[in-house]
Amino acid sequence: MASSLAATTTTKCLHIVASSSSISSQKPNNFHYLSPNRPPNHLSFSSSLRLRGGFVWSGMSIERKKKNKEQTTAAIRTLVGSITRTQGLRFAVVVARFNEIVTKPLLEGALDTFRKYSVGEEDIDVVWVPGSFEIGIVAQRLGKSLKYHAILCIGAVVRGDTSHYDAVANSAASGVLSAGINSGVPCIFGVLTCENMEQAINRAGGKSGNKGAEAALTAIEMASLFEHQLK
Ligand SMILES: Nc1c(NC[C@H](O)[C@H](O)[C@H](O)CO)[nH]c(=O)[nH]c1=O
Ligand SMILES: CC(=O)[C@@H](O)COP(=O)(O)O
Repeated sequence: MASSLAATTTTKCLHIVASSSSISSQKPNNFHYLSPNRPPNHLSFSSSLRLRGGFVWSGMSIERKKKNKEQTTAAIRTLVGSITRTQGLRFAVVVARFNEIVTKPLLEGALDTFRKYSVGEEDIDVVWVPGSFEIGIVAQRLGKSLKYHAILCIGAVVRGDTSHYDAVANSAASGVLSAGINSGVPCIFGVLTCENMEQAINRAGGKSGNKGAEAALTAIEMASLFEHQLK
């Protein structure tokens, strides 16, 4: 018996020893297969063994593989949110006023995207907060209200001269993550964290696009996934 194979001594087990040709190659050698009608007496194996003659050892019994080689397998289901099924989906947008020169165009980009994908104006609420640090708690409150299918969070954290940037950026990210997990409503992280103002402006409708618009699309897909696929 190959010592490398973990084996436990129990009263109801089958001692399977099969030659290397009788089991799939990844198992150790020098096993010799006993007929299934010779009840086990002292060893068991934690993993299943494919045996000669179409038998499969599955831990406590040997099943004869079906003669039909085409094993039927259930079709794999794929669930994905739709960005074209927005009828009736409601959104809240939490936007930080700090660095408004950046967050306002981010918000406009998001609202443009909602319009482009036929989200009704009556299905969007915009909530302003002082800074990105305050986004999380407001997102969680909105999520728990169960009035919205997704909460889009928008802010712009730009590094200054001190380490305050790290505190605000990290708190904003963990706040939005916690809000989603605690409320069960998708909370989308559309908060820029930039080394300087140029980087931020480039991502609020400049040469790097509009991250608010991108985050709005994520909000639509997640709202649809939860509403249409995961209910
Ligand atoms: N420096 C930035 C801030 N700072 C303000 C905080 O977000 C928060 O409002 C304050 O600490 C009071 O709790 N906020 C940003 O959104 N972006 C920044 O760059
Ligand atoms: C992200 C911030 O809090 C930062 O803008 C504040 O600037 P400073 O670090 O120079 O006080």
